[in-house]
Amino acid sequence: MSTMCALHRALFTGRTVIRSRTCRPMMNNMLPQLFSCFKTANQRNFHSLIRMAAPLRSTVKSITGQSRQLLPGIRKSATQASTPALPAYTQKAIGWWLVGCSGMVFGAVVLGGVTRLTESGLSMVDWKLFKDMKPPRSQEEWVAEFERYKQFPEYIYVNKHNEMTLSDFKFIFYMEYAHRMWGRLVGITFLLPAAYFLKKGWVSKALKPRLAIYTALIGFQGFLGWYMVKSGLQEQAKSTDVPRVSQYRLASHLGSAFLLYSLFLYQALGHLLSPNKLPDTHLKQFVKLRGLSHGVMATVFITALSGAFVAGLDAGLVYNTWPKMADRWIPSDLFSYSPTWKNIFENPTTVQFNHRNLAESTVIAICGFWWMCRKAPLPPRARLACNCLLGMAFVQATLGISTLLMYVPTHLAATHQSGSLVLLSFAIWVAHELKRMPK
Ligand code: HEM
Repeated sequence: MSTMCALHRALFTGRTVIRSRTCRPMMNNMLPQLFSCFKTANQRNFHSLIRMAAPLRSTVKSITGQSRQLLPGIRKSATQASTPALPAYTQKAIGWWLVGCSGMVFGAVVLGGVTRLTESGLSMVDWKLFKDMKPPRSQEEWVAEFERYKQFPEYIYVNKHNEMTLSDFKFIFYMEYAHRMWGRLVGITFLLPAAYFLKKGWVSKALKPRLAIYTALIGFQGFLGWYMVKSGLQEQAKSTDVPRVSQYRLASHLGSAFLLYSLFLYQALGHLLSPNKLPDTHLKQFVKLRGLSHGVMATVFITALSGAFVAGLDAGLVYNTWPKMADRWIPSDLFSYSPTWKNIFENPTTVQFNHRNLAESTVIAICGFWWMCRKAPLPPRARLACNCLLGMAFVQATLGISTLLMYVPTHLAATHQSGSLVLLSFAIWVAHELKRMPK
């Protein structure tokens, strides 16, 4: 038995050990005392060691209160215990900051959706990190900006015929401007506190490389946004086509935002939620549920990506009936494009068909998962997360069907888009609650 292990046993008798983040710093502070305790007890007499460590144990209990959780099994290694301790409040601060970052990404997704739905996304015809930050201010500047917009396909093929006025242009410009500025704000909300926390030494060793990944993802997100807009500013294959951004790029932009959101949220929950107290007796069942919760998370993510293709191709307008597509379960033009694989990403009928079927399968999978969870002795918080997931799956499907039946009105489509993030959040929460299950 390693020295650390013996010390742990001394402090927390039997098979129970305190593993929460709150306790670790205190454990480390008390190590010198524990070592002397250990020496006095002369290693062989383990029971007297336990006796001597008892006062320390009650100190830990009184400091941490009842909030920390007890987990079965001693899993903490000597190396883990010897890493420098971070006070609990620093981890809470980091947790809330990450919640804030995920909230900002959520806001960016909603704003991006509304920008697309109001057909405002192609109003700013270039991209400069700093110059973009000031909108036109004088009448001359607005006129010049409008003249520049008039050179691009969206005006030439659509808005010219709609007799767009300068004030119409100002509306779509401000929508896109707000989305771009929000994107910059996400960067600032992440980077400034990150620099502060790093300087203060509050960031754990494990979190440091993740912060680097988040930074890269935020930058990549901005790049993808511009790359997507660029595709809508080019001439379309046929001059009669309505100018729109590439559905591939839209799906990448949305997918990368969803990924960033998920990473922030998962990490935040890790910092804020204390581990669950779980029964030791249903080990296999919990491991299985944990695996399934990841499956549910992935299914929701893939369904959302398929939704981005529907949005990118305006495929929500091709068949506006449910459950059948027109009067058929399988529409006749499902594979009308050649080669066949193109239908999956480019044929609006197939894209809508896939999204419907993926969404319905996701709802069924969530129902099955919920049923399995119902039979397991889950702690109350994990059960609440499961119930929320199930409820939201039905809300989201209802929103999707209503969006379809009502020919994609902006408010419903935007709510459906936000709903997908809420559903994903519940899936992440469930997976997080099950994370603490013993393997
Ligand atoms: C698990 C359930 C579902 C999820 C996670 C989901 C997710 C999404 C996402 C992320 C979008 C893209 C929104 C955008 O970028 O603006 C979308 C679009 C869409 N979804 Fe769903 N969806 C689900 C269920 C459904 C169902 C059941 C239907 C209808 C049968 C449906 C119909 C649509 C339509 C018509 C659009 C296009 C809206 C637009 O053009 O903005 N969805 N969905």
